[in-house]
Amino acid sequence: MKAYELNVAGVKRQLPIIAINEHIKIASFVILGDTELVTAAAPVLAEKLPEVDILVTAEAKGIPFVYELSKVLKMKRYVVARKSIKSYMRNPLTHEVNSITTQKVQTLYLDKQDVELLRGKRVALIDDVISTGESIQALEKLVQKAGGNVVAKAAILAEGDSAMRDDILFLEKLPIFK
Ligand SMILES: O=P(O)(O)OC[C@H]1O[C@H](OP(=O)(O)OP(=O)(O)O)[C@H](O)[C@@H]1O
Ligand SMILES: Nc1ncnc2[nH]cnc12
Repeated sequence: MKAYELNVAGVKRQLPIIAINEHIKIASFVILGDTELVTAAAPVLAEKLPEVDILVTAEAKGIPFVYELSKVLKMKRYVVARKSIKSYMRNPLTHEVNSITTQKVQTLYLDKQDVELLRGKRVALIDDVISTGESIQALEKLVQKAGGNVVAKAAILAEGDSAMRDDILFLEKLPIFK
């Protein structure tokens, strides 16, 4: 299997190159379980962030990174938007999302308790990778519905054309393959 060598925050990884449709291949970047990479990347991205009150991510792959980043920033809480509704959620806010790796439209859900944590706050949206930008945009809409003020959008990697955006913070670029 072909691989792409990623160097980020002093950590090297061989990412398998995977076809996601007839035209596009991506270098699969999965930080779930990768304590070394998450621990190395969090303090470097923390340095780039402006002053914020709270961090928000969407499940799933953003979760370990936002956890580590919140520890580096000495924040007691962070917020996770879920991709399915759970019986323990009360009056969730919703917004639809469609990422590069997802075959169908999904919905993001924010529990009412989390909505209250975001109202009137300076929010940084955090993800492992930004590609089409659909996921981070959906998260922004959801946070705005909750009354939060998005002051930063950040990820470990910017994939494809997103690396040319000047409204996101990231550590390294990730190419898309034909
Ligand atoms: O900019 P985009 O094109 O939206 O792609 C980026 C999103 O895709 C991945 O999540 P994915 O949808 O694969 O879900 P997962 O984290 O639940 O695996 C990644 O974690 C980002 O959230
Ligand atoms: N390169 C990548 N690997 C895993 N998930 C992704 N989501 C968007 N780009 C991705």
